Amino acid sequence: MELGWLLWGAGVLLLLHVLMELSPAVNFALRIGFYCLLCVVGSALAAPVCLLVNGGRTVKNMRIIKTVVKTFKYFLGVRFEVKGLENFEMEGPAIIVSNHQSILDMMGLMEVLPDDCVQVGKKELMYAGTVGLIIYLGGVIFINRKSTTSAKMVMAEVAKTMAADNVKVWVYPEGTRNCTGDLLPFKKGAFHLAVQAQVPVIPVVYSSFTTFYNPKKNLFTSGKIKVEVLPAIETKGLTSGDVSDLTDRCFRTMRETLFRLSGCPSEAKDSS
Ligand SMILES: CCCCC/C=C\C/C=C\CCCCCCCC(=O)SCCNC(=O)CCNC(=O)[C@H](O)C(C)(C)COP(=O)(O)OP(=O)(O)OC[C@H]1O[C@@H](n2cnc3c(N)ncnc32)[C@H](O)[C@@H]1OP(=O)(O)O
Ligand SMILES: CCCCCCCC/C=C\CCCCCCCC(=O)OC[C@@H](O)COP(=O)(O)O
Repeated sequence: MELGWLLWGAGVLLLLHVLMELSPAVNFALRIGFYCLLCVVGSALAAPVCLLVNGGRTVKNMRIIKTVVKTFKYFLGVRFEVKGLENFEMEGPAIIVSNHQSILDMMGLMEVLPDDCVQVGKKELMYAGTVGLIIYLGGVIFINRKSTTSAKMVMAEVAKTMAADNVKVWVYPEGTRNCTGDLLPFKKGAFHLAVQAQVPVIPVVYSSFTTFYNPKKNLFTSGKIKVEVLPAIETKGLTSGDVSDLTDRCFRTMRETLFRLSGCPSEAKDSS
């Protein structure tokens, strides 16, 4: 009986392997499905640990979440090469901004996440089952992207409290996922927040995933992601009138870094 089950299991695995080899769509679906499964199961395991160790919703849970998510890269064959981590070695609050390519970014986020750092996320993530629960427990700041007024109010509240709470806030200024190898124009929320709280902005750039991950082409293989934490940009003395310039400056610096890390020919910059 047990041998029968073993043979069935081996047969199913062999079939999946053959299908993955033959069909890029099956390969993509299985690999991304496996990542989602890791997220769901990892969250289900981490949530009780967070509750037992830290008692509820707190940024301290991010350490536990980080420990779990940092193992995912070994299952998926994703490698990271990180530079500039010393730029996080500053005391006190800051706004961290980074490019956002995919749900796979959670691995890159946790690879470098400093202590006491929460992310700004769309409120819909709260309802993503166990993943939503773990995101809630990690203290993520939820915003309604469809209502600028409501998102601005949430961010104004964060600006008032982040210094006292001594937290860093991680924002994806593109406001959505974008896996084109370039950046979308930046939304201004992160930069208003930095100016209102008078805290530095630290840009973090991840190289383009397009050589190993591209949902449009059903491409998902193993691959290397280069990450660079850039020097902080001070905002002391800046006012709301400076937000557009600050946004542009970060955008230009991050775009240049993205192309450099991705080994993009210079024509790519000019043609977009
Ligand atoms: C253990 C296993 C675990 C398994 C799971 C693994 C890990 C999970 C655990 C934890 C990690 C969680 C990570 C969650 C990541 C979530 C990622 C996302 O959800 S990205 C999407 C959500 N984020 C954002 O949208 C942030 C970026 N957006 C903005 O900042 C926007 O500006 C906005 C505040 C949302 C407003 O949107 P809008 O489209 O209206 O933007 P504009 O920039 O065009 O602004 C319009 C207008 O308003 C002015 N403005 C904007 N913000 C402010 C402000 N705060 N104060 C004052 N004024 C503001 C802006 O200047 C514009 O005016 P003007 O044109 O005159 O300049
Ligand atoms: C009972 C409900 C069950 C729902 C189950 C959902 C299961 C989801 C399982 C795995 C998903 C892993 C997601 C990891 C977290 C990803 C965070 C993220 O990257 O969100 C995307 C968001 O930044 C921008 O969204 P859009 O690009 O604008 O869209």
